[in-house]
Amino acid sequence: MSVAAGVALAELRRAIDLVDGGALALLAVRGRLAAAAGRCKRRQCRPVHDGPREAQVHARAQRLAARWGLAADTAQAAMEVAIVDGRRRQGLAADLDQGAAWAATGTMPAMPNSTSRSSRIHALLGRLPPPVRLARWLRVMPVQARHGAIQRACTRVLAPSIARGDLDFMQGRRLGVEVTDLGLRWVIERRGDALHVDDGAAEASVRGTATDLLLLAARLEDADTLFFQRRLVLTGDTELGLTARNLLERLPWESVPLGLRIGLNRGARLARTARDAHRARAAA
Ligand SMILES: C=C(O[C@@H]1C=C(C(=O)O)C=C[C@H]1O)C(=O)O
Repeated sequence: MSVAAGVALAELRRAIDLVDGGALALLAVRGRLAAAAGRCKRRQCRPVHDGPREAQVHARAQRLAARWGLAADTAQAAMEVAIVDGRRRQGLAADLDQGAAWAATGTMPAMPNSTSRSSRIHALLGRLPPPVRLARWLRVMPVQARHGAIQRACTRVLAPSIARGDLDFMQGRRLGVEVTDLGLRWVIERRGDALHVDDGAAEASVRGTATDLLLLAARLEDADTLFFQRRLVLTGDTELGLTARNLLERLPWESVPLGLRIGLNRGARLARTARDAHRARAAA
């Protein structure tokens, strides 16, 4: 084997190790979330096993597998492993004996009060790796794939604005986004009626943490607050940056695809809760 091929193989294996580590860490978090879901269902006196929900989990996995070029049976098997772990974390045997252990004891497990439940979820999210620890996994994703995903999302969200002429000021202009805690940056340029994403030089850039950029995108915090508190910083051509910011604020939220709105909203809330939990743990 040539030396170069040997080096490339070693680097690929290191990347695979990173992905494996991330997958196992996420499975561990998923198991804890499933356990918390089980406590919620007991509190509501609902059956712990939820067949329709499991079917929904599998159906979503198949849609994602098709989008990402993952074999359907691989996605099926992976989710079955995750769901079996999810059941086990809720006191269900893998063969779904519906929590016979409770019937044997005649007592339901202690019900957490709402404070202890939210504090459990808070503590759980505090165990999530901070975004800066996710950075190296995100950098494993090929740059072209990352830029392609951003380009498709931006084009889909901003297509109505382009059609209305609201983005004419962006013709041939280059606006950068820098996610400081993930070490990610990209530049969006309007070329004709299309948006192009690359990592070249930008005329103006918006810089902030992943959480604050998500909160802005999800409309959970307003731009004035984020910029006033310098949680988001505009660099370079201020006029271009402010024009782009004002456009985003005027963007009719209902024009954003529902799935993306839900994803942004949930992602931003999860990121904010995890950040608060990390801060609480650091202060303790
Ligand atoms: C996690 C839950 O409990 C169980 C485990 C599931 C899973 O691991 O995805 C889905 C449904 C339930 O059978 C839930 O109800 O959401």
